[in-house]
Amino acid sequence: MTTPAAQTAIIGAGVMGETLLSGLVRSGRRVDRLLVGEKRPERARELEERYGVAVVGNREAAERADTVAVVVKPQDMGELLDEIAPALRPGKLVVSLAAGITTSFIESHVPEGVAVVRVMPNTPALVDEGMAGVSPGSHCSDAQLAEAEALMRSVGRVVRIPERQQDAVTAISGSGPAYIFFVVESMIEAGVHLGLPRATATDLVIQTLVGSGKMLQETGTHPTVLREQVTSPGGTTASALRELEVHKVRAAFLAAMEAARNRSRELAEGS
Ligand SMILES: NC(=O)C1=CN([C@@H]2O[C@H](COP(=O)(O)OP(=O)(O)OC[C@H]3O[C@@H](n4cnc5c(N)ncnc54)[C@H](OP(=O)(O)O)[C@@H]3O)[C@@H](O)[C@H]2O)C=CC1
Ligand SMILES: O=C(O)[C@@H]1CCC=N1
Repeated sequence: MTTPAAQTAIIGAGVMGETLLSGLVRSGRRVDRLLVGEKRPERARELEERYGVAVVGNREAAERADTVAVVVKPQDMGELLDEIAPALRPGKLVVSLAAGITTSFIESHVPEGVAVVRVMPNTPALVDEGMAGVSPGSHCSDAQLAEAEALMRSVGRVVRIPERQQDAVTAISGSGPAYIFFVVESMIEAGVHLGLPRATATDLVIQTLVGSGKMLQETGTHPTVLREQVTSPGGTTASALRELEVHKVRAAFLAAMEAARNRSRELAEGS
């Protein structure tokens, strides 16, 4: 009996590549329909053992798959595309998860007729709560765009966005989990300063985050209203919020996300 041809390849199985791979396996994709391209042999062995997936050379992965997800660092993308281009025949689909890299850059490195979709995912995909912004390249069919969306939907939500918004999406939801974890770290440290045991502070902060997230999602109430509901007149929250304003936390978030957006643009230039 012959093994059915693999349909989806993931090239670059670092943090984000493995996150996608694990989600596809969890969502029930057959492992004999998945291939991984990863250059470090010890990493390849680890992935083979963990998922039972075949790890092959990049060129072979691109040759055998209909959909090729490229999940290397933006700086490695040009070299990778040049390596796999000879295996990419018209009709195949390349899905890039790299920050900054434009569909026109990818199209200029692959044969004509290869479809390209640019995606900005995020790491909550690891628990099927990802958020991915998806933009088609210049000659991507509806079916190919739907295939890229299905790939990302296996690990969370998907929104279709014009490609000009990709750098902003990268700054908000791509990098976003890091800002949230930074806030969580800061609140835990504050709890410890206030005399709480670290484990208690950690429990309090995480459940507060989860509860607040659920309120936002389930009530659909605007965050300003939810914040006002917590802020009793002359109370503790008002005192805390005044300090956040004095320390320009709102302005810091704006500056931080502008910096992330600008860095995404720079990555497109190859720096
Ligand atoms: N981490 C995140 O939260 C997010 C990441 N992304 C994007 O995902 C991409 C990967 O990021 P991330 O997973 O964090 O980075 P990692 O460094 O963890 O992963 C990149 C992986 O690609 C491998 N690699 C590099 N060159 C090749 C090659 N030629 N062939 C096969 N494998 C190769 C690397 O191996 P080695 O280490 O040996 O070089 C590494 O395992 C980036 O483009 C990033 O912008 C997008 C959204 C969120
Ligand atoms: O930090 C980065 O460049 C990647 C892209 C978005 C999240 N991580």
